[in-house]
Order: sequence, then structure tokens, then C-alpha cells
Amino acid sequence: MQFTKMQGCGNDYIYINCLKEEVKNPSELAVKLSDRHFGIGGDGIVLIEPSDRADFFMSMYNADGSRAEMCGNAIRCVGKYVYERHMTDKTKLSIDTLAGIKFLELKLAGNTDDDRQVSYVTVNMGNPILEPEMIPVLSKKDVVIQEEIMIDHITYQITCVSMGNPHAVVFVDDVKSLNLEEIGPKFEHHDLFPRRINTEFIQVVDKNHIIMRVWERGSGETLACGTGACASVVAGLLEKRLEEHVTVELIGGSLEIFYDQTTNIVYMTGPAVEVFTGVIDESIC
Ligand SMILES: N[C@H](CCC[C@H](N)C(=O)O)C(=O)O
Repeated sequence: MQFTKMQGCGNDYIYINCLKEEVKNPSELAVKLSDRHFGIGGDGIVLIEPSDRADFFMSMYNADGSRAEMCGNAIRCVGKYVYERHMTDKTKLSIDTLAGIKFLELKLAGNTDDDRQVSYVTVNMGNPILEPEMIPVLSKKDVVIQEEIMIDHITYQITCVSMGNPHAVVFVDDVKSLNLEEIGPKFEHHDLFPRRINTEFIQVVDKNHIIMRVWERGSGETLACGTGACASVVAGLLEKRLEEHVTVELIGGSLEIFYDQTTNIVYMTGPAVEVFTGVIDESIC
């Protein structure tokens, strides 16, 4: 089975073209291939599939085999993948996901028409979701903003936002000092979150610049999280800490997020990089 390794800000996945390949058990395959010693290594797998209502469909599975509704860093790479392989000639295209159809605009690197290299992608990430039952998070409030949560005898304040997948955003003074290996799983598996949670830890540099670390549901600490960056900007505006245009500085790179409050749409712009291609031995699949 052919695969392509790609990364967006260091958030790396194994991509499989399911218009050509058949994946029988994606959840099991995600665990095997994501292993950085016995497999290819990655934060999960991404399947590119046909769609009858968009140009393509993107399925995404975390490293623990759990399926996620949406993945911001991966959808940029899917746009790059299908355009550079002539699976589409559109630079404005639609990708359907479990979080609905997302609209992409591909930025080409080259100066000539026949150079199909995509460097950056802008994604319309749709509307943020704040209703607790839609995130989901157990709360009697209408919106979960700066709610207290106790982890290891320390009180944190969370603001919860869904971008199709669930996020808890925590503003802190210094992200470097956090022991995510210790506290990350305790947020992820906390009883407040019926479907677990992605947790973003944010240090505000100024109203248009934050530093973010993330403990992802199903993958642990990753070098970047696109949906998490979007959720963090929305949370920052709800908490009156940020403005609409924010540079999100992550371990693996930076994303430009614009939350257009007049239309209630979040836009994400960032890189998409192809690292290598390969063949998976049938014995693994
Ligand atoms: N771990 C996430 C999926 C990947 C999201 C992230 N890598 C992104 O770029 O948005 C979840 O279970 O909801």
C-alpha cells in the first residue's frame, strides 16, 4: 500500500489515497503506522476518499486509533496532496469531513502556471461551537468561559470551544513550565468531557500573538494543532484577551488565525509540507 508522509507545522500524519487503496481497519492501521519505532511514525493517519457533495472527503484517525471529526493541519495537506497529484485542477476546493464541508484556497509557490507546488493553504474552518452539549462538556452554563477545573490540586480556568472537535483552552503565564506529560492526560480523560478533550495551553504575548502548546485527544503532545489554534483565538476573544487576527506560535511553526466576528467564521492559514512517500508492507496492513 502506497502512503505519503506530510506535516503541517510539525503535526505529522500518514496519508493514504483511498481512491486507489483500500483500508479495511483504519483504526487498527492508525495505531500500527503511527508508532515511531515499529511503524512509519506519526500523529495518526489521514484517508483521502471520494465525496458526492464535495471535491473529496477527509477521514482522520489519531495515533490511538480514535477517529476525530476534523483536523486543521491535515486538511491543508490534503489540499496540497490532491492538487499536486492532478486529482483536481482547482485552487479553491471543498473537502467534506465529519465536521461538515470545509473550503480551502491553495497558495502556489511557483511563478509559472505549470508549477503546481502548493506552499500555504487558507481554510474556512466554519463557525465555532460554544453550546456545552455540542462540544461536549458537562456544564449547566450556556457557554463555558473561565470555568474552574482542578488537576493535581491546582485550579485552572478552561474556556471550551468546538471546531467540530472538542477543545478546552487554558491561559497560563508560562507554557514552557508546564509538565504536559503529567497534566495532559488528566485533562483529556477528565469526567467533564464525555468524548475526551483536546487541551490548549496559551501564553499571551500581545493581542495579536500567542504561544501555544497542546495535549491532543488521542495523540498526546503534538507540535501543532490547527483546530486548537482556532479554538484558542475564539476563547481569547471571549475572554477579551485577543483581537480578531492572531499569529499562533507553536513548537512546529506558526499559524495565522482570523476570527471574523461579523460572519462568525474562523479562517486558518498555514503551511503544508510533503516529507516522503513509501510503500507499506502488506503484512502490516
Ligand atoms: N486530536 C484531534 C484531531 C487532530 C486535530 C489537530 N491535529 C489539528 O490540526 O486540528 C481530536 O481528536 O479531536
